[in-house]
Amino acid sequence: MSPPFNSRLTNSSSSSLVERQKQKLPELTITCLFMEELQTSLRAHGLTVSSLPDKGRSLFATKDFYPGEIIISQEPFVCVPNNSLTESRCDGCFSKSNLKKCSACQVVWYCGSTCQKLEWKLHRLECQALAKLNKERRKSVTPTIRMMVKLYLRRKLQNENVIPVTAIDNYNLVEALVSHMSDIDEKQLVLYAQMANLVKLILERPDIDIKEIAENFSKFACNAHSICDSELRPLGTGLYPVVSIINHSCLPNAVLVFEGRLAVVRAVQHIPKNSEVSISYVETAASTITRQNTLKEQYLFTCSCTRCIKVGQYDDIQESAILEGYRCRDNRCSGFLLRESDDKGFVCQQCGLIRNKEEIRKIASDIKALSDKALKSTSSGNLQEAIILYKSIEKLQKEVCHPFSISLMPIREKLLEILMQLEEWKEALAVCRLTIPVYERVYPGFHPLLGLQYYSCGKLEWLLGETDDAIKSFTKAIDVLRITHGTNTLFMKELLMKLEEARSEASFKLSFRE
Ligand SMILES: C[S@@+](CC[C@H](N)C(=O)[O-])C[C@H]1O[C@@H](n2cnc3c(N)ncnc32)[C@H](O)[C@@H]1O
Repeated sequence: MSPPFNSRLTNSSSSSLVERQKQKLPELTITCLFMEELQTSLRAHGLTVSSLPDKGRSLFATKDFYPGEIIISQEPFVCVPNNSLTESRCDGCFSKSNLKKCSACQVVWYCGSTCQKLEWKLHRLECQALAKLNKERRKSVTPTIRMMVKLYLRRKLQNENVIPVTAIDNYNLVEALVSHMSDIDEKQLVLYAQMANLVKLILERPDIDIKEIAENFSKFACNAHSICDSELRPLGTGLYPVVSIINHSCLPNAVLVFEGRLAVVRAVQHIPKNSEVSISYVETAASTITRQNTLKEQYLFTCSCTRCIKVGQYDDIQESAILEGYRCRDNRCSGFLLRESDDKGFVCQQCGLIRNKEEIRKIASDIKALSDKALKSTSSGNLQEAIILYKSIEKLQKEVCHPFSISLMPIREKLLEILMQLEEWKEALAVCRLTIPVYERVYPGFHPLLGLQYYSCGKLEWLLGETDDAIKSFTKAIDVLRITHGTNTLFMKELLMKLEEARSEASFKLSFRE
């Protein structure tokens, strides 16, 4: 397995970069030198950056990568936890336990002195700046504003050689990120300008240009990654300027996961030498139109990957109708429905039965009304009532959605979450099992969400004493997650241990029966 970027590599390049910066070379020369240093460091890991006419910079493999192999890993240039009024996390490790607020700035939380010390060089400056704000202003310091403040403070610390500059950790890489400024609408530009003003005020740096800060906000929007835990729950946001060179594909050959704050990109397919490395920026289990709209809205480009170029072709229409469309009126038929030419209803492409538009509209409106009630019950803590409502919603959804529709999943996930909270394990397992065939179909190959769903299923089966089924589910989870998550993390070690324990339990049961 190829090693991630290591300190030996980064340290060796840092001295030459700093020396060159000190020589006060023209900016363009420095940028080229930084690019050269980056290419050298990437080459050592079987990678190179090339430019493609339709995508801009792209990461290419200069050797073969195999499923599960680490392609690249990187610490963030800056990152912040997604703290809100209702939830806080440690600035160092994003943990939620044993938190103490920084007594000086009253904004940032730490779980202990280790994380506080680790972050101190940067937080010392941030703390001084935040402490000067009045209470009202402090409330407007959102995680995104903080990330921008930290970006400028980290640049300052690197310029002053307080923090080392390396080939993969320097502000030049941030400067090279795409911003799509010319594609942003006026409303968004005004918002970025307002946010930039606040950053300037916090930093007390009249010399920094508002336009530059606004452009950096746009860079965050196109390049920053949501930092998730091993179970893909979002914890924070980070900017990883080398990982950000990787372009999107709706059929990606790599996956990005996080080990703490470290971004790790692993191959999920064989990536032959000279091919482009790609990850998915969006949920791949969606129709082409949905994926393309999301990519256009969030990342400002039109995807032309091998899945997207099929838009409008029969296969793509069929797939979209299954993923987001309706089911046949005949429950025994698995056909998909397309809109009738006179727009009065939907015709099953397998048996020809027609579903009336009004009937579907009525069910959709019932679902909406029930969803509103369920949301209220959940937020008021009436989980028993919420369960009844979500079950009714799921029943109605099954009447309209195709059995393999991804639209069925959010309600089932919600039901699963509440049933687990209520420790209704048997029912939770039944719901979890319902999701598996849909996930298996929409996430072929190695996809973390499929692995995680097998894992949930296995845990419930084991808890309910269904040991043989638990072994099967844990094994399936490991088959997928060892590729997407590797095997070295605590999360994976726990999963591997659970399989071992389940196997011992099964052989004990067998010997007992014998
Ligand atoms: C995170 S950056 C990826 C690196 C980028 N190509 C660069 O030059 O820095 C995201 C941007 O890359 C471009 N991009 C990524 N994937 C693409 C794709 N499949 N097709 C076209 N453009 C893409 C878009 O401009 C997008 O906003």
